[in-house]
Amino acid sequence: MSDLRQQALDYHEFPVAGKTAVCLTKPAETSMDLALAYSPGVAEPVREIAANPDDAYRYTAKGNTVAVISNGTAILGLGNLGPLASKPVMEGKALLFKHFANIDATDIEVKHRTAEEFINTVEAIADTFGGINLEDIKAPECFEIEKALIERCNVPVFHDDQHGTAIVTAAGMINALEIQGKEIDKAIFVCMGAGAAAIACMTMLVKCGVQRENVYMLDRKGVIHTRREDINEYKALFANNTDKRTLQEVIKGADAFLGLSGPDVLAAEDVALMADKPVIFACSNPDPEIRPEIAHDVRKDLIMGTGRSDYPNQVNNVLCFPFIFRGALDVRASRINDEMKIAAVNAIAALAREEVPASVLAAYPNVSELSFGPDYVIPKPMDPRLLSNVAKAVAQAAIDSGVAAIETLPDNYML
Ligand SMILES: NC(=O)C1=CN([C@@H]2O[C@H](COP(=O)(O)OP(=O)(O)OC[C@H]3O[C@@H](n4cnc5c(N)ncnc54)[C@H](OP(=O)(O)O)[C@@H]3O)[C@@H](O)[C@H]2O)C=CC1
Ligand SMILES: CC(=O)C(=O)O
Ligand SMILES: [Mg+2]
Repeated sequence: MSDLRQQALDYHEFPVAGKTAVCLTKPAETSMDLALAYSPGVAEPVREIAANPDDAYRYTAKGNTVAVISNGTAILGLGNLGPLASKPVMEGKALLFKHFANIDATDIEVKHRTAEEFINTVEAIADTFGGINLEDIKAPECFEIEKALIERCNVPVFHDDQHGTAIVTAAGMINALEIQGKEIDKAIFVCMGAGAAAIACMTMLVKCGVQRENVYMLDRKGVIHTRREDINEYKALFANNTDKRTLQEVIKGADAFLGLSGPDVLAAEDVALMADKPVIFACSNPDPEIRPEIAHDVRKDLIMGTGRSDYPNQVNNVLCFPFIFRGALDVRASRINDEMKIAAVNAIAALAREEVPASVLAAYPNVSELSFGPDYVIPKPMDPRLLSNVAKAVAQAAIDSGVAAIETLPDNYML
């Protein structure tokens, strides 16, 4: 562990500090290059954009950029450590945007007092970018912030911890339940956590067929039930009319456990109480709600996923955000709507059922085989087909649902 700690610190420090830099897409070698790039030539696109703001997509990088914006109030599962401490994660998201979807992402960490101040700050800079990816903003403020920004901004605004996580979780859960022989509308769910990711994941799973009365959601005070008076309006959506109050009471006979809370909150004894052939997605980062080796020790019939790269079944929003933004940017979608989100769920779930190319296996030297089954319910982040399949499905859904400014798929989607 300490070895990984030092390796991670060295990775971030050397050979240059941080993980991203700006690169140029036009020559800047000669005086003529400078006359075009800067004064006097730059005045020409300025005039065009002033006359027609849409020309920003033609003459600037706007259309291929995303701002990754955080206030550091829910950094992974590490908590509220402030905006500056969130910078490595936001740079990390920018790295993933670039590597997986060739999107130029800029990390922005915002210090603010009120939610309104944060909203105003983001609204004021939103037109600079092709899209806004909100990241690691805690509940319940994240809901109010995202809603206001969707209303006020002209570009897609997407809170990744809500919707990216929900899309990937739903895709993996649909596949895992099927492998376990469970019907989604009959499965009993325990969701540990009642914040940004948990509320969005369970909302998406309800759209996919889970029955609301079959969901037991817990926060730090235990089961969220209809007689609790200390819950906000978002938790209230999942208040269960039940006499059960503790994790041990609700986990007994549960088919699926979804962890979006914090480390080590699920014990081996709890796992032993679950129904036959259970599914556990312990998605808290970096440390899951239970370690896979502990869970597998008590249940041989288990399908297990985590948010991490170093175990099978990585249930992590990296499988979604680069590709949903690629699709949205390519057809210049004004928003990321439910149709686009459902298209992403289906594309990710379907990809896990396809044969895995050798190039993907080669990226995982410790894995000898990958085929649809308990250890492979969801595609690997390194799978290049995520880009083509998910972005295309999302772009098509944007066109079909009437939110795309460009109504034909780009040529490269037709290959
Ligand atoms: N794998 C993935 O792709 C993703 C994983 N996550 C993980 O999900 C977790 C939550 O993130 P997010 O929703 O953004 O954060 P929020 O701050 O919005 O929500 C955190 C929630 O977890 C609950 N919680 C925290 N600790 C415990 C505990 N010990 N027992 C019970 N409940 C607890 C909180 O309870 P209360 O309401 O009582 O404070 C709150 O409801 C993080 O660990 C994060 O890493 C998030 C996004 C993506
Ligand atoms: C993966 C991620 O976004 C998180 O853990 O917050
Ligand atoms: Mg996050």
